[in-house]
Amino acid sequence: MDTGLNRENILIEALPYIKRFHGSTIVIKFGGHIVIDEESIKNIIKDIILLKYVGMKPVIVHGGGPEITRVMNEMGIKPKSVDGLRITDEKTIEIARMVLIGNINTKIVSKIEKEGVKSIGLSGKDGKLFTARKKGKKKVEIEGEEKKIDLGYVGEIENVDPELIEIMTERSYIPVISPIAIGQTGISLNVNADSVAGRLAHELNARKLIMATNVDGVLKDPSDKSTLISELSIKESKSIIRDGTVEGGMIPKVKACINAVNKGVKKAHIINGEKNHSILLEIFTDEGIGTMIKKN
Ligand SMILES: Nc1ncnc2c1ncn2[C@@H]1O[C@H](COP(=O)(O)OP(=O)(O)O)[C@@H](O)[C@H]1O
Ligand SMILES: CC(=O)N[C@@H](CCC(=O)OP(=O)(O)O)C(=O)O
Repeated sequence: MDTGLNRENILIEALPYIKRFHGSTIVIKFGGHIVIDEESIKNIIKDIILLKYVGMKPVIVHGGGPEITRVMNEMGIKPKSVDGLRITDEKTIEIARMVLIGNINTKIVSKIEKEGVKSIGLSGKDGKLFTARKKGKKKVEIEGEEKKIDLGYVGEIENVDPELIEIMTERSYIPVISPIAIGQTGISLNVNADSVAGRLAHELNARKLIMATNVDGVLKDPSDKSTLISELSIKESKSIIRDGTVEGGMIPKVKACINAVNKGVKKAHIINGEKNHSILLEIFTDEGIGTMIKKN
């Protein structure tokens, strides 16, 4: 148990970070496993509200991959993905919209509001927050043969207009953003939530990007928890994608961190959002947790 002195030390250790980050925008991405776990989401929202009260401007981007997959299975549609990106046909984009905007987003917003803080739910389609173009075909190797696969209604962010978010954070709202973008003809496009978080962090000149997921960070060996890599440069991050150390959903996450840091976000972190108060530990303690990605 903490003695009184330990508690004092914790507060004193937090002070320089509170000063440093006062007024800063912090983009936090909730992974799809976190958003369906009541306990994790409750804890993480408490942390974010504390950030707000000490003067930071948190912006939330959420995923929802596992829930989209569950609904697809229920409807008899076989989920498929390439390098962490879901192949999205006409029915799937409807499911993605329903799950992400209709369900997950509204739930997060109402949980924040319940804590007495103003929040607003947005997607790329609101105020043209972010537009996207259809992603080109992806090269994949199937049984030794290279094939090109059309991902369907999957978008790649083209343009971001951060004004709406800036107005909202100035007025003390916590914006909660779904990764559905608007395409050229007004169609909806499914964008990976990590890419949305990375791009918004850059466009909002965020001080930090935090990816809250269901593992402790990037692992050298994904089956062994003790192999956490606590720090990565951009060069090292690129090399662990190339050599296959990271797979599946971790690929867009590391890529989004690389892009954000390349564009001026000082630090990006991949942390375990299932652990109690992981965001506070990351921001307010000297050691931090998870994997930190920075320029050099
Ligand atoms: N090297 C790695 N280190 C950690 N996790 C990895 C690695 N390679 C692949 N993964 C997988 O990536 C997953 C996280 O991505 P994803 O499931 O998309 O999370 P989220 O829903 O939070 O975005 C982990 O649960 C793990 O299975
Ligand atoms: C194109 C694409 O893959 N879109 C994602 C959007 C949700 C997401 O990114 O959720 P996670 O954070 O749980 O991964 C999907 O359909 O699953």
